Amino acid sequence: MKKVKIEPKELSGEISIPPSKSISHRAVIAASLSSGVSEISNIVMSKDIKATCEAMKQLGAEISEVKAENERVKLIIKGIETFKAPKASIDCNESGSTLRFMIPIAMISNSEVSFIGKGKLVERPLDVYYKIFDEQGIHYETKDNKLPLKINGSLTPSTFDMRGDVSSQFITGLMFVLPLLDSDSKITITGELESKGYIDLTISVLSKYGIVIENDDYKAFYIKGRQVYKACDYRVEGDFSQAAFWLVAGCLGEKITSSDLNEASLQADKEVINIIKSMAGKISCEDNSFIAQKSQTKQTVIDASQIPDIIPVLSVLASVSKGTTIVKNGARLRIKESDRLTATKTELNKLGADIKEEGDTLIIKGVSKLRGANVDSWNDHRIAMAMAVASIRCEGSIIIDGASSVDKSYPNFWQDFKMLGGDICEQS
Ligand SMILES: O=C(O)C1=C[C@@H](OP(=O)(O)O)[C@@H](O)[C@H](O)C1
Ligand SMILES: C=C(OP(=O)(O)O)C(=O)O
Repeated sequence: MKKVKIEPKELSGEISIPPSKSISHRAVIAASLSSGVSEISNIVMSKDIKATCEAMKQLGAEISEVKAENERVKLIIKGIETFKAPKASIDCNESGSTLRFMIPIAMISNSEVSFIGKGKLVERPLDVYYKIFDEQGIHYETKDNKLPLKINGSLTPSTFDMRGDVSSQFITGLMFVLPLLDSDSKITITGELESKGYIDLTISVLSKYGIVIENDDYKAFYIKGRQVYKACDYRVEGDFSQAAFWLVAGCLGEKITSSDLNEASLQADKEVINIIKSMAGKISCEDNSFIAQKSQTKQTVIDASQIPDIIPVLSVLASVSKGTTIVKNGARLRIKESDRLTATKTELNKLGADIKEEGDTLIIKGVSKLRGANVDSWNDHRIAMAMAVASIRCEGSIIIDGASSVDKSYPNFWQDFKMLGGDICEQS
C-alpha cells in the first residue's frame, strides 16, 4: 500500500495491542541460543521479526510457525546445536535491532559473516562495534561506514568500554553472547546510558532462559562466562510503543481501550501513560487494559533520551494541547528509520502545527486545530502511524505517502485503524 487517504473521524472501541517487538526479538534469539525446544507465543511476523528469525535460522536454529488468532503466530524454536556458517549474507532489512543484535551472535560461528540491509539501516551507526573490533584485532570490511559489512573473527572475553549515548542495542547485542564465552566479561558504560529500559528488558528475558547478568546501576554490567541458555516457553506481552498511538488517539477522539498490556511491564515506553497524564490526558487502568478518553490536554516537558520511539505520536498530542511543550535530549532520534526530529516537525507543520527545532529540542506550541494536507512517512513506521493519529484533529482529508512502512513493526495497523472507525482508502 503506497498511500492512504484519511477522512478525519474520531476513533473509538477496543484494541488488542500487538506483542512487543523488542521482547519478540529477544525471545526469538534467546530460544535459538538454548538447548532444547521453546514455544514463543503471541508473535507478529512483522518485517523486523522476520529478519531476526531468518538470521537465527541461518546460524542453525529451526523455527516453525503455528497460526494462532488474528495475525498472531506461535513459534516453535529448536535451539542451535552446532553453529553453522551462514550460507549467504544476513539480511537485516530495515531493522536496527536485528543488525546490532546479530553482529556479535553471528561471530560465534567463527567464519566470515556479512550483513546487508535496506533504507536508512545501511547508514545507521555501528562505530561502537568497530571500536571493539579494532581493540580486539578483529578483521572487518565496510565502505564509508555503510552496509554491506563483512566480519571475520570472534570476540574474546574482556572489559568492554562502551558509549551509552549512541544506541543501547550494542549493549544488548553483547549481552546475548558474552555469557557463552569461556571466561567472564564486564561492560562499562561511558557517559549516561540512554534507553535504559531496553537493557532492563534484555536482562529480564535472558533471566527466563537461565542467563544471569549483574547490573551495577547501569554503569557496569558483570557477565560470567560459560553460562548455558535453557529452553523456555514464553508469551510476549503487548507493546507500549504501539499502544501509545491508540492512547493518544483516545485522548484526541473518543474512548479507546488498549488491552493485553502488562501493568508491571519493564518496557521503557510504558512511560507514555505518565506523560499523557502529566498533560491532563484522561487515562485509567483496569486489568491490564488502559482506557484513554477525550481530554483537553496541556503542555509538558518530555525527556526523549529514554523513550525515542514514542516522541512522534506524543508530538501530535502536544501540537493540539494548550501551551508550549518542550521535547529535549532528542539527539538519538536522528539516527532511527528517519531523522525523527526533522520528520515530525516537517510533517506536522504541513498540517498546521507550530513546531520548531532548536538543536536536539523540539518546541511545540499548541494550536486549536489542524488542517488536511499531503504528508510523507519518510519511510518511518512511527511517522506514518503518528500522522494517521493526527488526522483525527484535521479539518480536511489527509494523504499519507509511504503508508506501507508500518509493516516494519505493525503490519495490521491500517486494519486496526479501520476497525476503530477510521475512514481510510488506499490510493495508488
Ligand atoms: O533494544 C531495543 O529493542 C530497542 C532499543 C531502542 O533503540 P536505542 O537503544 O538505539 O535508542 C528503540 O528505539 C528501538 O526501537 C528498540
Ligand atoms: C527504531 C526502531 O527500531 P530499530 O532500531 O530496531 O530499527 C523502532 O522500532 O522505532
